[in-house]
Amino acid sequence: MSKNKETHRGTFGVSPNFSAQHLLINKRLIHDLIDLANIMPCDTVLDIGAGAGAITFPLAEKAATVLAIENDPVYVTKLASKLREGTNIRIKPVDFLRLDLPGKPFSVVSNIPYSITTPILGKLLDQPTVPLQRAVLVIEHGAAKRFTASPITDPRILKWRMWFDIRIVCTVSPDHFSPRPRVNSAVVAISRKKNPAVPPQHHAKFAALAAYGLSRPQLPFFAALADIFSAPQMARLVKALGIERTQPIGALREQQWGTLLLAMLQHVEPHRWPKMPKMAKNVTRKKKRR
Ligand SMILES: C[S@@+](CC[C@H](N)C(=O)[O-])C[C@H]1O[C@@H](n2cnc3c(N)ncnc32)[C@H](O)[C@@H]1O
Repeated sequence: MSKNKETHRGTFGVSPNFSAQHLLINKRLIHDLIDLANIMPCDTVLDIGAGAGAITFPLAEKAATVLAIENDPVYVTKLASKLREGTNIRIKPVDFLRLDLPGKPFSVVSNIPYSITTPILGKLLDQPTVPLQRAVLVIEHGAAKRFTASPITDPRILKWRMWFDIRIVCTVSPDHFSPRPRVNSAVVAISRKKNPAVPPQHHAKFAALAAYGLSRPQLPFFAALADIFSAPQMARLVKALGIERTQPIGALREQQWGTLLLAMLQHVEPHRWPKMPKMAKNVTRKKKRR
């Protein structure tokens, strides 16, 4: 295999275990992933890190078009050699993080490269205006737990979960891959919320509020937001949210965060709205945790 993972290892500082190409070898599991994604004959589906096509080819039997994204030239050649005339598979021989995502609704079914899990999720979920509908992903189990934990104290993950439901479907043993990874994996299902608490066009304002509010998740609610809401506004908010004013702000649920943002947009003068802090901007862009 080519050494393209060296780049990720260098840039992201991940352990070699996460840069290996662990191919799925359990056909039953692959079919379960595709079933879970509920692919329709009109769907465009992305396979991020297509490898030799273990997911790509069965996926192509269900979808209108499959974009097989793979940046290892060896696998690209392998994939291309398997394509038949009239295929609905389009090979994209690029780094997924540099790919222009489709402008029309699409889904994803993938066993992704673990070394860039957070950047991949970020590309798919940071902007709710990206027309992702559903994703079924195999990812490292620890990352899956982090993305689905409650309460949510990471502002970026909170933002993802304002517009998308993320759940762990099952744990996947290392036995289902070749070579075996040293960690457990998980199947994660992501679906766009039908009725998000905040309209997608407010996502930047929400990101700023979440970064501000969660800069110290243990802070009591009233103290964390004292610079935004006046005392009477705070009293009304606490009532509307059904919480104690001393509750840590990090314990709020997605729906409550939605109420909070809408109250701010409606009742607080814009000059008191939090701006995206420079640090948080950098963290959002540069944090390369799995
Ligand atoms: C875990 S393997 C999965 C392969 C295949 N989907 C399977 O399940 O057998 C991840 C694949 O992602 C590819 N990959 C790694 N980084 C990538 C990137 N930035 N963009 C596109 N593909 C990448 C690797 O070359 C590898 O083939």
